Amino acid sequence: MTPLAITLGDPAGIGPEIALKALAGAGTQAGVLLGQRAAAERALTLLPDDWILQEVESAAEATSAPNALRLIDTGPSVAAPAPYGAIAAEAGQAAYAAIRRAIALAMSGEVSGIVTAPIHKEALSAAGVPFPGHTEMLAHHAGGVQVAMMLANDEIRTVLVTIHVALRDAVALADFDANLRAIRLAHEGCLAFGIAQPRIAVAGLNPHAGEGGLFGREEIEIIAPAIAAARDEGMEVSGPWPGDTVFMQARKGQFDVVVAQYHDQGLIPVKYMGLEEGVNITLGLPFVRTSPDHGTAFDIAGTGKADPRSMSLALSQALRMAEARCQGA
Ligand SMILES: NC(=O)c1ccc[n+]([C@@H]2O[C@H](COP(=O)([O-])OP(=O)(O)OC[C@H]3O[C@@H](n4cnc5c(N)ncnc54)[C@H](O)[C@@H]3O)[C@@H](O)[C@H]2O)c1
Ligand SMILES: N[C@H](C(=O)O)[C@H](O)COP(=O)(O)O
Repeated sequence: MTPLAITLGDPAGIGPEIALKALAGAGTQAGVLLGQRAAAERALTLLPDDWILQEVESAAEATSAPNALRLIDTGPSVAAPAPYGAIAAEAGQAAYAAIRRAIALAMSGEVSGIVTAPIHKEALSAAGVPFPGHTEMLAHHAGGVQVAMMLANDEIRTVLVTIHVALRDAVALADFDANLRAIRLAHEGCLAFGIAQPRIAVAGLNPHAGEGGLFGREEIEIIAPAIAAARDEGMEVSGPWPGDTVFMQARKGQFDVVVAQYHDQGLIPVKYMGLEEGVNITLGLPFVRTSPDHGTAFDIAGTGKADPRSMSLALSQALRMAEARCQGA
């Protein structure tokens, strides 16, 4: 079995802890950890059972013992990792180094996909990394492909038209092309989940989807034409639906996926239903990538209280998607 690459995320957050916990829970063959050795060693002390780290040079190297978690040390080499709970450029640098290595391994087929523990965007920025989050850096390093962020739990899925931008910029960026792109990627994403004819709902931007133009014209001038274009391509798309009720309809089973115009419109419904139940999936990449639906949780980092369930779901989702890709290839 080709393992997954599991990046440790920001060493100052809960990423290393949940990465180790999730791999221990899934079985050591499922993946290989990528990150700073000192951060992994510190996280190991938070695990309840008797796990050890086994440093390996490549993902193909076998585990040496049933309780060994494989680690590729992606540096930088330090005497002690960045302190828990604080933004640090060195932590952003370590997080980025692991992700870069994971992308290289995924592109060369040495790993079957990537599962990423959370990074802190301000630490990443302090390290001089020119991307706001994983999604944008993965798209860039995978060759400038068009991607979309999907968050999913057992009851709803959402795909974002715009991601990590200021809300006032999102309004301008949620144009015809961005809407059509998100609809297409939502359609492909659902097909990959085994939904034969995905029912896609597109949320409006304005209150009550613009109320016939009374509260804004984006629905009439931008979103409806993008929906019409997607329908012409054969997709089953409806909307624009009011953003405040469309997720309720999706949860009742009326839609397979909701295309949301901006970050919080799409992510609040998923996260509100429980951080431990959601998974973040990047659509459009040439390899599988999943992540938990929560962040670095600096407030509890180092306490051993981090809940690994979303990370574990991300891991099992990635295993399923990698297997499906393998069978489809
Ligand atoms: N996948 C990712 O890389 C990812 C995802 C979301 C946010 N982030 C980043 O994380 C940083 C912090 O974000 P935030 O504070 O808005 O959200 P957060 O998700 O880190 O924390 C929100 C609240 O949820 C709690 N929480 C989160 N995950 C938990 C877990 N596994 N177990 C127990 N409690 C948990 C935290 O303690 C906190 O109270 C930001 O830089 C953000 O951009 C990264
Ligand atoms: N927007 C995501 C969320 O709130 O869950 C998160 O910031 C992670 O994004 P990346 O996967 O692009 O790092």
